[in-house]
Amino acid sequence: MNFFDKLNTNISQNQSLLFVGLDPNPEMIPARYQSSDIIAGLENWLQFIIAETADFICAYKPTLGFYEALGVPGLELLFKTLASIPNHIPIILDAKHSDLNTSSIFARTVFTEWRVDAITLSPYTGQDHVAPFLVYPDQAVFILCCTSNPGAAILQQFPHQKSPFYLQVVQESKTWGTPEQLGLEVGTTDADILKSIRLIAPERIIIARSIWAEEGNLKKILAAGLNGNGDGLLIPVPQDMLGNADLSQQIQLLRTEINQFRSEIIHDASTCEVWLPDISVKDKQPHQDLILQLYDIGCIMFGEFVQASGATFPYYIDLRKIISNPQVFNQVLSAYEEILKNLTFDRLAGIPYGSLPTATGLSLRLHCPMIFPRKEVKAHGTRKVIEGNFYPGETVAVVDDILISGKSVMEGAEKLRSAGLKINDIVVFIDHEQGVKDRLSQNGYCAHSVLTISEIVTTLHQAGRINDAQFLAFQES
Ligand SMILES: O=c1ccn([C@@H]2O[C@H](COP(=O)(O)O)[C@@H](O)[C@H]2O)c(=O)[nH]1
Repeated sequence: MNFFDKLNTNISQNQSLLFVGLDPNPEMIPARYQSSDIIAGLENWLQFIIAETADFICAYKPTLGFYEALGVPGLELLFKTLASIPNHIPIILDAKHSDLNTSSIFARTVFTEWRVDAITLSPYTGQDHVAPFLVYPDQAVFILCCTSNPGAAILQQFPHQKSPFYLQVVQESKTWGTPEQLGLEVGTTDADILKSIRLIAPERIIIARSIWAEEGNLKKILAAGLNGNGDGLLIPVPQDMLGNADLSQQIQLLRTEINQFRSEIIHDASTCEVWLPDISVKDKQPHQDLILQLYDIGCIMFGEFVQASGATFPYYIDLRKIISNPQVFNQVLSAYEEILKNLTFDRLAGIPYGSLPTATGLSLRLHCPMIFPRKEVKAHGTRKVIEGNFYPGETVAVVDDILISGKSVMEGAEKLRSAGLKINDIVVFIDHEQGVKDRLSQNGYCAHSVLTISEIVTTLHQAGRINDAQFLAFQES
């Protein structure tokens, strides 16, 4: 299970957004665990914390620096601590790693040997530093955006409070990884700072830090940092609570307080809208809006992706994810509908597997029966090549997700033709624009697309979702 799913499973199973720092800090060790063997005392304390909290929190966050500071016995303590965390609870290693030279080897060590689920990173060395951590699809990173350290304000607020550097970090790091793989770490007592970050990163998980430095602040912090679904924000258990003998009772009280506020937020949310794209509503452009939303939910990724043909592209489109975002899915269906309403056909066909949900949605919307050609024919049962009922001679409009070479859609369409169906039109969401529409036309198909890949990349670049290097890589491809 990947980090994101593991975290969400724990949030809902334990009904908790709380996480616990597992830090062997000799200065904070409760008197009852102090002993002449400092490591043994710290270990007993950490074991107590895990036993008391595992059912009431969503993640653990050991801070690497505390273990390193204890030398070799400290690292041994780290491994014992990691081993005693129940497998289903995600571990976020708080490393604030920032060294480009060691990023690949460190990523391999922490993710494959130590088997932590996520790590905190400093953004200063940029995307090159973060990329080696993102090649592990089941693990995640949290980018440090701002801290509450007073001395850091001069850097974080630069050049001025209206457009501070920490917001630049948020904007930039959003282009590095999907919301499932890249979250943000925000240390602040100032709800306005958290609010400004949530505004431009509505889809990201935020680890809140330092929120307890000011008393009576919890509601303001929750109001500023929770997303419209009442989650997306991980709250630290206060450090001084971890020394208390009745830790589990205290955590449960805190959890209840947080959950009460969360349910108010969920109750107040009158629509299923998850977030609004950050472009002007005055000049609303549905396609551009949709592109930004697709990017923000991780359907459009940048990096090096090998295609079925063996070619490497600087992007990958995964439209299969839209089914988990009804609001976006609905808009995608509307965009297909705009094209289909001008075409003539008796049935719709989806190309498996990616386009089956879309074709089903369109079939229900347009009140038009649906069929689909099987990808592989079963050796048992009816051994049908085409699922659903149809009459030879009928006209079928084919629906698919993305045209790269056109191979998969043509294979599907040929199966339909072999069964005596007429295929004139193929409607896809994205055209990769390498002359494939012409190739389809030579085979007697008229291809229509909602978006072209260059339209997508240009929109993302203009909206600051991808940087110049990513834009250039696409243009040179
Ligand atoms: O970014 C991508 C690229 C490919 N796919 C999958 O491949 C087919 C289209 O490839 P053809 O070469 O045109 O057969 C598409 O239907 C997807 O299944 C993708 O999802 N994203």
